[in-house]
Amino acid sequence: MRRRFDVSLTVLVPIIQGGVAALAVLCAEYLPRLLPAVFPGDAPMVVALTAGITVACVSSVFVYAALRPVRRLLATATPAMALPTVPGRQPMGEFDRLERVADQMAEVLGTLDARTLFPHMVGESRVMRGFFPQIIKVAGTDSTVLLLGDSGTGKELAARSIHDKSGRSNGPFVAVNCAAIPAGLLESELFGHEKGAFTGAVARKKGKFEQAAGGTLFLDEIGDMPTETQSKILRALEARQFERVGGNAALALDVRVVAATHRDLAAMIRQGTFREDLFHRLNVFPIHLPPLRERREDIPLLAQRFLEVLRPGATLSVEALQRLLAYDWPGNVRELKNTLERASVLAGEHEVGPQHLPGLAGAGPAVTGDVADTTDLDGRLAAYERSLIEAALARTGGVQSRAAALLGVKERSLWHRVKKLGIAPGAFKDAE
Ligand SMILES: Nc1ncnc2c1ncn2[C@@H]1O[C@H](COP(=O)(O)OP(=O)(O)OP(=O)(O)O)[C@@H](O)[C@H]1O
Repeated sequence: MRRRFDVSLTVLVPIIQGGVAALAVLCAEYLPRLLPAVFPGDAPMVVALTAGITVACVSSVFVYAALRPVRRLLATATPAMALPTVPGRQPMGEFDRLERVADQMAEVLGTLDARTLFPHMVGESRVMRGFFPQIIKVAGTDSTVLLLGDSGTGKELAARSIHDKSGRSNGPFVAVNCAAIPAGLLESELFGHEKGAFTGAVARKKGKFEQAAGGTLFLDEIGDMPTETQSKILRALEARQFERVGGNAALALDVRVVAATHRDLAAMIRQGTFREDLFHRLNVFPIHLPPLRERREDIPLLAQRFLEVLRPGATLSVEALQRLLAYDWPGNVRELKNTLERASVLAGEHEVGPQHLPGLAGAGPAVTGDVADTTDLDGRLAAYERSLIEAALARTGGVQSRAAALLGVKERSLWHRVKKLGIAPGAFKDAE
């Protein structure tokens, strides 16, 4: 079994310094004997001793000074970052703590980065923290992206974010909802048509592929595209050229395609309603956007953002937030946005309360997150407790003393409950 020893930085560093000095002495002692031709007499001993001891002293002072900010960081970060302690194990050593703090700082910086890079996309849940780096990575390339996820999860917003961060951001972003255009018109919408190509084609018209030249073409609801159009899209993507309907001239295809669907394309391929070759052509870089019920931690942030846009300074009551957290959001972020718009109108100048969320009246208390399937009383009570605490923390931007006051409990009691339930108050920092 591997044993671990926790050594303080202030102990370890002087030991290393001492080692360096001792090595200098040894070298000074033995080098003239080992290499008398190179180091005759005692002169090198004095030189090496002096050099070794000087280096050790100077670097001791330097390391001590350099470590001061590290130790200060550890001292402040340890309670603020709620570093976990495992019962029965000895407390973490400084190296462990430093490693944890560095990890958490990287996480926080990643979140800040996402906030700066994607100001319109809200999300700090674990799932969203995994999602932003994917967008950053793929945005810089010209690869085709396939966005998968239920309706209202933010696929179009993600497509726009990819475009904004791409080398094509100065070009146009053109979105086509393939489900909203009648099958007979879709081809001419996408590829354009020549004058007289069909009855009603009174003039030449540019299609979306041409309109998006130099930019990004967002093909939304790609699963709703008729199979004949699928073949034409595939051909255009493979050949990197296309023709207008009724035309012969080949036009160069200069778009980056981002496609999206809420449908199960694999099942559609099995049923023969979606072309497998097109699927592989689009599925170069798939990104999944999970439903809102799987990232409930984002609800307070999203709610606050939407309210802020609707009525700056508007606030949500703890009970209202708790109801938002308990609801399952089949319509995802879009439904949340619409719900808050209605609530904000109903609330007028007042705080948004549960009475302004009539559609959510049936949302049971806090059967949320990983305890959603719990049927026993303790599990249900824990879930209820969690959602109330999360709602209060979201209200106070993660400040536990104020959340405790809101909940009518002592700060210490809240602190214990937060620990017991594994809630991270830091995640609510910007929710206020
Ligand atoms: N992470 C987010 N942050 C802020 N707003 C969001 C977020 N995700 C979605 N929205 C908002 O929710 C609404 C629906 O998003 P969007 O249209 O991108 O979803 P979608 O998945 O493309 O939906 P559909 O499949 O029905 O087209 C939009 O108003 C969008 O601005």
